[in-house]
Amino acid sequence: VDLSTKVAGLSLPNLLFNASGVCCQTETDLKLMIESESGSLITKSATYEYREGNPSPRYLPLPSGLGSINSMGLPNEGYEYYLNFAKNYDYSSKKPLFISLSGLSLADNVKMCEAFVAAELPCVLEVNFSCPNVPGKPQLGYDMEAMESALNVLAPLIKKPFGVKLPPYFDIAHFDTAATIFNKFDNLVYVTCINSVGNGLAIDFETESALIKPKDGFGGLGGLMVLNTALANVNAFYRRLPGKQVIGVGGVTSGKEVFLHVLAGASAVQIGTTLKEEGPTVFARINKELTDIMIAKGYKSLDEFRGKVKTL
Ligand SMILES: O=C(O)c1[nH]c(=O)[nH]c(=O)c1Cl
Repeated sequence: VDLSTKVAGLSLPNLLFNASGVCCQTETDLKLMIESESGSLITKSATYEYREGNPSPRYLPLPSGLGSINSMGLPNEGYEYYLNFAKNYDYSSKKPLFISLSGLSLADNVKMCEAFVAAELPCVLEVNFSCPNVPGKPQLGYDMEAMESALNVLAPLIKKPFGVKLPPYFDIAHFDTAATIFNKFDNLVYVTCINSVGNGLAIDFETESALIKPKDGFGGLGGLMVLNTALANVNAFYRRLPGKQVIGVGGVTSGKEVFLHVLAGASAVQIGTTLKEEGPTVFARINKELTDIMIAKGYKSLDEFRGKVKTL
């Protein structure tokens, strides 16, 4: 059974990697990803300057076991740290490297993209339009005009194939509008769907308190509970972006959800909450589970069923 795939023209030995933000903020984290059975890795979204992020507790798995809530606040080492990592990365390692950029302004995104473009590295840039946890900063992914304006500046600047990380959309008109924008940019070759479902609220029954400290307890939701929203966003953009690819993320706890993401159209699949809770051994487990599912169903490669979700 062949779990390999291609994204943005790069070959991934298998389709699994981390969701940006999980197991990817420091070199120690990233080394764990390199040593794991993932097919690639992506760095924590970088801002121009180092950020401490929001006060803790800022991430928790939910008592229900159905997911997680986070309001990290974009903690990261600053973009130069990840630029340096990318300069020292062993690109012969078969595991492609993705770099996530989440500038607090278009000017910051421009400066970071210019630095990466000038370095002429084989890593793939992904612009995060969907961080829901920086107080006072509305996420770009829900401002269609601002997103198009940003792409009008960033796409020509990046020149090479790149991707964007998107928030979940919940209205067909939003899928249509967003896809129309993305189809204007030839080098925007993939979208990653979905980022966390923004601004949920987890309340503890006993203590009658919000679970996390930042933003009165409001934070992005992840894990199994967001699976069906994730599958919808993957399939909506798979149908609307001919010639482009979709990376699926949201709700993956086993090979079964990976299989569903590929049926919905995903070229690669990321793991967030389950990686955070289980650790990098999750990649070996889930690759094996997916292999067993494909054998049981008689599939030899991902291409045989990618995007082939049936309708009634
Ligand atoms: O609070 C965060 O750091 C964060 N948390 C998320 O759930 N998604 C993001 O894109 C980011 Cl940048």
